[in-house]
Amino acid sequence: MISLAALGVAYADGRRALDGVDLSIAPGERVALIGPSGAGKTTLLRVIGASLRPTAGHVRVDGVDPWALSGRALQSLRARIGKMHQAPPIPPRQRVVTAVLAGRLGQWPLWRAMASLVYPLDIAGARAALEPLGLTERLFDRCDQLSGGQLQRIALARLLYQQPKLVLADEPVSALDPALARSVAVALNDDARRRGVTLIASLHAVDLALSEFARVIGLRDGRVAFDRPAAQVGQAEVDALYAGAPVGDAAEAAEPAPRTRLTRCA
Ligand SMILES: Nc1ncnc2c1ncn2[C@@H]1O[C@H](COP(=O)(O)OP(=O)(O)OP(=O)(O)O)[C@@H](O)[C@H]1O
Repeated sequence: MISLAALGVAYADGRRALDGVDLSIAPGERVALIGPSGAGKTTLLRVIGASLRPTAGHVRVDGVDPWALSGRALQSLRARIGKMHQAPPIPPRQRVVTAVLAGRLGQWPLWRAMASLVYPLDIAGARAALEPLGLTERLFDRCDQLSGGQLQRIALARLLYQQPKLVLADEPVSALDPALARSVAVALNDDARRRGVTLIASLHAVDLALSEFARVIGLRDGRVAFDRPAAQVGQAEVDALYAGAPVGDAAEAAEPAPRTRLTRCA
């Protein structure tokens, strides 16, 4: 269970990125975060991922306050969280196989992690993770020989290999063409559904948020503008969220959005 109460984040320069956020996300939920640029989506994912300490309110991840844990326990919590970023932090000279196997470095004893960096110990496992993404033939290529979209899929393969209890994906499809974007969103959801784990993803592709995820949270100016099942999110509400207009009961009562009208919002 993830719970946030009166949560706020102000960065060192005083910029308030989150303000008064109350949220509860049950195990196994698949949640999309949408909202305009600067709304606070990345900041929220960093707080839930126990990599950014809130400056106000409370956060609990897997039932515990990460910031009350010992260093070792915090490390162990982080190792159970799988993260996927817009620009995956993969060393350019690393081989694809090593990048995928890095998904389990935090779960392996030190000797095994070090050995795997020198010589990949589970080539079959890496191949299996790449297979559904159509990238097995790139297994021994260097990561700097891949396109941005291929790197994003390597990051997904690493996540699938890690098998984390909580998946946090920050704009996981930003570098992909529409067909690949959908296939990655589907793969993330299928994996989470099959393993019964929680998935939270920020997306500018609103159509994917509505079609692939069960619950959609609209963020704006660091606050929750709406939070409801995807099937109940209306076109007017989405338009209002991005236009800076009030998002309220009127939008809530609107007809469900025709999915074909919703396209990628920058
Ligand atoms: N390290 C930082 N220092 C200062 N301000 C920051 C920092 N990171 C983010 N912010 C600010 O916090 C606010 C929320 O940023 P955040 O990256 O969480 O938004 P976002 O919804 O993920 O945006 P995008 O869709 O553009 O990625 C913005 O006003 C941003 O400028």
